[in-house]
Amino acid sequence: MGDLVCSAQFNYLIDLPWLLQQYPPEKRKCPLLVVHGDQKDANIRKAAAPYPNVTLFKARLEIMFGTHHSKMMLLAYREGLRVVIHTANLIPKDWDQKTQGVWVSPLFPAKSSVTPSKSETVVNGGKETGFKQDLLEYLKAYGGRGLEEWKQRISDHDLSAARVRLIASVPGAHTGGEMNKWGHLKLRKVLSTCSSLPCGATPSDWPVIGQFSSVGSLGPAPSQWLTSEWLTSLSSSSSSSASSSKKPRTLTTQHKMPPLKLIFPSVENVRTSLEGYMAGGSIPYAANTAAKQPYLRDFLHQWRAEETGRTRAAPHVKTYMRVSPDQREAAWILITSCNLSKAAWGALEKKGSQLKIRSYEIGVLFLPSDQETSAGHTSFSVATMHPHGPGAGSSSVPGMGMRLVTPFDLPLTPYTREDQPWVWNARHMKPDSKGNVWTPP
Ligand SMILES: O=C(O)c1cnc2c(S(=O)(=O)O)cccc2c1O
Repeated sequence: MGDLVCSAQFNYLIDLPWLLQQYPPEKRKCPLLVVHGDQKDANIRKAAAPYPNVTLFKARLEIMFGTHHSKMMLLAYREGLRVVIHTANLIPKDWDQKTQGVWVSPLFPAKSSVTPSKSETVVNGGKETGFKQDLLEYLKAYGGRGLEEWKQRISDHDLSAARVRLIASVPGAHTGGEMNKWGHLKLRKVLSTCSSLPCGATPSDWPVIGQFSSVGSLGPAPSQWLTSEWLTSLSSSSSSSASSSKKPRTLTTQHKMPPLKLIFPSVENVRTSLEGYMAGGSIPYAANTAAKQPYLRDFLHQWRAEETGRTRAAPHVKTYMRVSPDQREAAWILITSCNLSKAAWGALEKKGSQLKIRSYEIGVLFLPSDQETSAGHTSFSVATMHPHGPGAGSSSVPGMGMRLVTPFDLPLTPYTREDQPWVWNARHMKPDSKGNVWTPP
């Protein structure tokens, strides 16, 4: 992977001694910047005291209920720079028996090592995904001066080999030009300009799938946010916006909504997981929140991953994607820290004039048109459980381009009539895979 010089770790839950142990022994004294959101930072400051090479940066969280959810590594090697965007906390149990998601960038060369005449956009002939400028914009949003060194280091490297788009959230009441830079409006902007469904496809027949490990308060009816503002963004595409080009493009343009399918662990999925009910300690859906939105259950599907042998590895990954009616193709897939909450994705306020985001989040969007192997294609072929048929297990479907293995099985498995969504502050008395019951205080 390279000869590490220094690194930065952005995260939520951080076990510092454990983290340092994960670096090769000869690299444990390299400069390490830890970006966290612990406003009462006495604990992490005490933890960092024995390590002179560790610098802490406390992210500002000025809006109530916001958290620093973003999980990212910036790794500076002698040979270049690597960016890792993922979903795991920096604590042992997140890396032991759970299902997580990670994007590891190519090794980005220092600009001085690329012939100066070539501008970044033409290196590798790939279309610019704006990854570098979006990453710099994200770091700039933290404010203060503690990230200057890393902003400079990123500026000094050529990131044009990044074949993903950055979808991030930063806390704030974003208005005007800032609105489309963050959260679900950034995703809406990217999808409506850069993502198209295969020609002939009917957008309202292509479901949106959301998979996550926690849920916020979404309002008393799905039409308040979930199937209106949020689904409008996730079901955007240049094909759908083209159809509505006749109407003035406003933030609240409502095209006909496609089906929405959500994946969230049932009590039974948690009970039978490798960790048993303990897995539920990282699936913090509160019973009182769930009780306010019983409608959510109608959208829910079980966590199932027989294809990858991970059905019992409880999900902490968060993925969102747009699939064809037969679920054999995907128009895009997003791996992100965002759970299903307004705090993470943002909620429009003041008649749609501002987008209120409470937390820091970061994720990467994969578009077929950005991938070399499927540049000419408008969809990924999805390796699925479908028996027979071209997508089942084969390398890639002829004429479809890059093959996508999703973290969960397609087609999806609905909840049974008895299934209930996991909530972490209610009693669950049927013994779990370890013979334990769950009786929170
Ligand atoms: O990965 C994250 O970003 C994240 C965030 N929050 C968590 C909470 S809680 O803050 O909601 O109480 C409780 C347990 C696990 C959590 C977690 O894994």
